[in-house]
Amino acid sequence: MAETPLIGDLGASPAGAALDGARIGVVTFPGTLDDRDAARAVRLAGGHAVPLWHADDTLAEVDAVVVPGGFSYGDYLRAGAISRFAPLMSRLTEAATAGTGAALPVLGICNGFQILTEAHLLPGSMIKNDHLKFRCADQVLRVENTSTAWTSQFTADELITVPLKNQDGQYVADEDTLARLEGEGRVVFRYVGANPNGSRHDIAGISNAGGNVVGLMPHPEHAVEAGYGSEDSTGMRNGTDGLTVFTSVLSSLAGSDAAGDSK
Ligand SMILES: NC(=O)CC[C@H](N)C(=O)O
Repeated sequence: MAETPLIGDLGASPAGAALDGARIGVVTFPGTLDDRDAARAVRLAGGHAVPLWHADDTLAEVDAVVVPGGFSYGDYLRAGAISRFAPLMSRLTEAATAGTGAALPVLGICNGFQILTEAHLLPGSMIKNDHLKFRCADQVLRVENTSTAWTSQFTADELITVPLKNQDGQYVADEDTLARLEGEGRVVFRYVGANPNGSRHDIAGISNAGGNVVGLMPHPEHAVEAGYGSEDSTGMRNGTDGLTVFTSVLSSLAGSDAAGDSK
């Protein structure tokens, strides 16, 4: 499928030709905001961004999918509640729940995370921030699971800083679900410092049981270029912590190709 002007040709990917060729789908719904940044992050990491439209009935043979942030369908009813019924989400759910080894890597960022919980690809729900305000700030996270396709290039318990911007960011789940997530190591990202929204157990991101589906509220796709991102502890604007999410999936895909898996 040809790239649309919205995402467009963003130039050569600088992260290494070895990873070129992996096709990462980036989904756009009416009201999505962050598809362009997600596509740019894919390209900066060394992949090929493939635009996917919510009304499409095909995943266009992508190797992985990013469901980006924004206000799909205006957050009407509940954030993500309408988007989950999009035709593309049916194809995505089939591919994400295919048998072990064949399951499509899927990343939901912010509104994308909300959509994945509404679609029951991830457990729990997102509700209004406990302070009932829209919060936009740099956020420190701990990467607690480095065995997912989207976190394999982080070091264990690595601290990263990426932007957070939402109004419905409070992750809630029943006690059994929380215990299962903790017990199975499926809390992938955890807030460090003050909890920004009241999320249970300071949870910023989780995975499904297979580890191929990950959702997180903060925005790694907004922290992929030096000079633009968050200040580190020395006051430098490093801002590339989020890029590792995207190099991770490309590296995981390259590894599974090497192991002889077919998509
Ligand atoms: N940045 C976003 O994706 C916003 C997500 C969501 N619509 C919220 O405000 O909670």
